[in-house]
Amino acid sequence: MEETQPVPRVGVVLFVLKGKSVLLGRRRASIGESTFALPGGHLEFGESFEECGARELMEETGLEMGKADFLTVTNKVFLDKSKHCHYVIVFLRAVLADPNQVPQNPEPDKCDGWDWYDWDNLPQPLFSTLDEMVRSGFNPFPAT
Ligand SMILES: CC(C)CCOP(=O)(O)OP(=O)(O)O
Ligand SMILES: [Mg+2]
Ligand SMILES: [Mg+2]
Ligand SMILES: [Mg+2]
Repeated sequence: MEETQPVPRVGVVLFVLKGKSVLLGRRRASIGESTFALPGGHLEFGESFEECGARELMEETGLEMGKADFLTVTNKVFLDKSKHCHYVIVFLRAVLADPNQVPQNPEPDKCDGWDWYDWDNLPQPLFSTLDEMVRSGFNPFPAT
């Protein structure tokens, strides 16, 4: 029987920045298990990128997203698990509605917890797509 190829899916992830730090959490999910990743997830039917980002941020961290703007997009096939998958990932830069809000971890089955990490001293290992962006010199911070 012909193996059916998985359908490409869309993810929306957020660079939530605080000074020179970025919000990262260590994943427990199937893709990128145990790597440090940005908050975000699957685009759901009818959502804008911003609506998806705000929903996923709230679901995953309890944080309320404020203004967000588009940064970049990647297109990647993940072969690191027996379950191959293909994602178009949209990267937004977002600020918090309340910069003093503290991230929670309402999905402990998917993430070890969230913290702020200095962009110049990121934890390892990073989620593969983020790692490739960092190595290529990508800068998520607004031009000063
Ligand atoms: C980032 C990319 C793999 C898209 C899927 O992200 P995710 O596994 O965090 O998805 P959910 O947050 O929607 O469960
Ligand atoms: Mg999610
Ligand atoms: Mg997610
Ligand atoms: Mg989701």
